[in-house]
Amino acid sequence: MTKVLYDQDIQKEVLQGKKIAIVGYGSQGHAHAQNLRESGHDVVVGLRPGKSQQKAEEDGFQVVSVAEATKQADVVMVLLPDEHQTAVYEESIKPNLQAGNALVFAHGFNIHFSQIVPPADVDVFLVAPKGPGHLVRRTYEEGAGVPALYGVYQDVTGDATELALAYAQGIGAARAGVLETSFQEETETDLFGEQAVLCGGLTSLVKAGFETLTEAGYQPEVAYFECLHEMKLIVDLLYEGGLENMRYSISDTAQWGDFVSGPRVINEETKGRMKEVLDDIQAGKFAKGWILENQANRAQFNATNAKENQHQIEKVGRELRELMPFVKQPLQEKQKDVKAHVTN
Ligand SMILES: NC(=O)C1=CN([C@@H]2O[C@H](COP(=O)(O)OP(=O)(O)OC[C@H]3O[C@@H](n4cnc5c(N)ncnc54)[C@H](OP(=O)(O)O)[C@@H]3O)[C@@H](O)[C@H]2O)C=CC1
Ligand SMILES: CC[C@](O)(C(C)=O)C(=O)O
Ligand SMILES: [Mg+2]
Ligand SMILES: [Mg+2]
Repeated sequence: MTKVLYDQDIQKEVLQGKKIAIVGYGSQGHAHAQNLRESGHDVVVGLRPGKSQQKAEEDGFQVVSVAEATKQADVVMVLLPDEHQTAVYEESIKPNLQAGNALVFAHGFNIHFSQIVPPADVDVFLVAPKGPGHLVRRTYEEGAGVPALYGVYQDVTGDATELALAYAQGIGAARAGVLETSFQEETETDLFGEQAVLCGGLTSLVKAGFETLTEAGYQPEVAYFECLHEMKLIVDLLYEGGLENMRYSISDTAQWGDFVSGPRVINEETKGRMKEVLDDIQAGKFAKGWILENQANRAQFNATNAKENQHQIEKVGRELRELMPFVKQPLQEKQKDVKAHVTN
């Protein structure tokens, strides 16, 4: 079995006395910056002027330009959207990196697909949390953590592996488990997971279920509770104890339906489609398409996003969640509250 490392296996001293620049203060950025600070590390945040800058300052960070943060830091973690990293790297990070610095990523996309070619005299590694940034923060505050992968692309100081592990520990990942990977493996598995299972697969499954019920004349509210709201409750059981734990809690009728009908929906044909998705990722076809989509000002991305937000499941869900105060406020609503607070 692959060796999974935990807090007691990791020396944090290698990061002591080093300054860490967190470039970007979005989903991952705010979580890394706050967790590392609370783990006793020295953090500076690198940003352009704007809404994230205000938020990071509100959270008590010293915020400087990306160029200045890179100059000040020993370890530079790039937490910008993948599609903006190359331009910011070329303009502000590369000219300010010093020999022996560490250039770090939370996803291998730009190194693996050669969009960023780092200088030969810096360490390059990744620490990739296997979870959304807001949960990296929330679980850390709860005394837990989100697991992470680490991988070294270039080790000029001889310390790259120890630095990666100490960084992973600083964000709370070693409470859950840290394991070694390569940039290739992290990039390809992460893209596959989000496209075929966690995001693309899940939203398509939920919508197909909702549409099947509503098109058959059932109430949209019933379909929403059945196909989306209850998903979280079922997934919590999977998270806590795997398939067996979920099946322990559901009725025998549901478990029999799981066995006989699940494979009618997700079957060898679906796996064949998953294999096609993986092939496109491995061949660089997905990456090329995403880079071109950004060069074309995201016409398809924006149109699809607007259409998705108008789906009936979203409208019904918004109304139903208003009536369930115990359901957590959506993250983008919280962000609006922060912005209102900053402007007032
Ligand atoms: N989201 C996630 O949970 C996960 C992400 N990752 C990886 O982490 C990295 C960061 O992703 P994520 O956290 O989603 O990114 P976000 O989209 O949340 O990052 C947005 C941040 O980047 C800043 N930013 C955007 N463009 C620029 C620019 N040109 N110059 C300076 N700052 C800029 C924004 O500032 P402003 O407010 O000024 O626009 C904001 O602070 C990616 O490599 C991603 O693949 C890995 C695991 C999970
Ligand atoms: C599942 C999506 C993800 O890979 C993540 C949160 O891990 C991402 O890129 O946001
Ligand atoms: Mg991921
Ligand atoms: Mg990802």
